[in-house]
Amino acid sequence: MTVKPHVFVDRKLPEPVRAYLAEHCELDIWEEEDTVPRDELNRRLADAEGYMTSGRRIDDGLLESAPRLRAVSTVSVGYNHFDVDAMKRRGVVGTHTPEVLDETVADLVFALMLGTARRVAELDAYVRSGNWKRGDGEGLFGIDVHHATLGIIGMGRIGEAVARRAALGFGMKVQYYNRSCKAEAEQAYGAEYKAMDELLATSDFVVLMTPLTPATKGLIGAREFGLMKRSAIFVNASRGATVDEPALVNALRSGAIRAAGLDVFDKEPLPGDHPLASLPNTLLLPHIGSATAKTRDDMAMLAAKNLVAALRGEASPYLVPEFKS
Ligand SMILES: NC(=O)C1=CN([C@@H]2O[C@H](COP(=O)(O)OP(=O)(O)OC[C@H]3O[C@@H](n4cnc5c(N)ncnc54)[C@H](O)[C@@H]3O)[C@@H](O)[C@H]2O)C=CC1
Ligand SMILES: O=C(O)C(=O)CO
Repeated sequence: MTVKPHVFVDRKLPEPVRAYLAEHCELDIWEEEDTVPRDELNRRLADAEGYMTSGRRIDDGLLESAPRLRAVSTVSVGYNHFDVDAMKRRGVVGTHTPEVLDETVADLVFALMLGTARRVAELDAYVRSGNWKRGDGEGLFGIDVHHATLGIIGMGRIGEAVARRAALGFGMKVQYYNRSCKAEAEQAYGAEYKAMDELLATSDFVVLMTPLTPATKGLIGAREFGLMKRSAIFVNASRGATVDEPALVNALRSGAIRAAGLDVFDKEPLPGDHPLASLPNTLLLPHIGSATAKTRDDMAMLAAKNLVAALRGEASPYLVPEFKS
């Protein structure tokens, strides 16, 4: 009889995912709503060979308390919480969940674009407050999304799903900046590659969709906001740290850009007294890009399968790129 690997999961699972893992592993799940405290995590990882998490930082400190660990599966496509070098030094591999969430996150990016352009949250508050007493004067006007120019920084899987909606659904002109040219997106959506400064200066909407890496940390700051049109709307659904947040606050306050739609922040949860929360020209969401019930279930199942495959040493397309030989 083969011994099942011991696996720890740090949040509740949909039943089919729990059943799948229970069939293949000795399963230990943190069932509380609150994040598992660090000392409890250390205790639970002491014997674990596999760990499934949604964003816990995996670094030397954590790995120290998990001497038997062989694989970490994150229920996310972003894996900036992995210290890849530390994991490699200890022979721990990492997996993630690309693809299953692309369309859902692209929908949310569009919600941020439409919501900021047409001031949806602000005007909802206006109606609820009972202040809607006169006609729809120009004080309530927004700007058009359809046929505007969209600049996508980070034309990867999600960026392309945004580009498809923009070009085919909204008749937008799509331009992009990326590490490499995307010939297929150029053909399919008429997307044009631009140098970043040119993209910033000529886009009505700038959408940031890169991973967080040393190269993208603070990618958009005061200089970049200064290059954008004063009428531009900035949308970030990548990671908060890709943007210099104080510079974003200044740009929104000074009118250097029109508005921002944000799903991600440097510090999450965003404190209620953060300057971004006091501005009328921001639309703020609690990092819910992939958060539909179906997509989150699909991500959890994929992460579970990734973990089992990694513990078996199987080659998997869902190993994060740095662990592929
Ligand atoms: N808000 C949310 O809930 C979600 C956020 N995300 C974030 O979105 C990111 C992107 O996801 P995918 O599209 O699946 O990744 P991807 O790897 O398919 O695409 C990222 C693109 O960014 C480009 N890129 C990387 N570094 C760059 C740089 N320095 N300059 C210009 N381009 C650069 C790459 O060439 C690639 O085309 C994730 O890493 C994650 O951080 C992903 C899912 C949900
Ligand atoms: O997948 C990710 O990277 C997220 O941010 C949440 O889905």
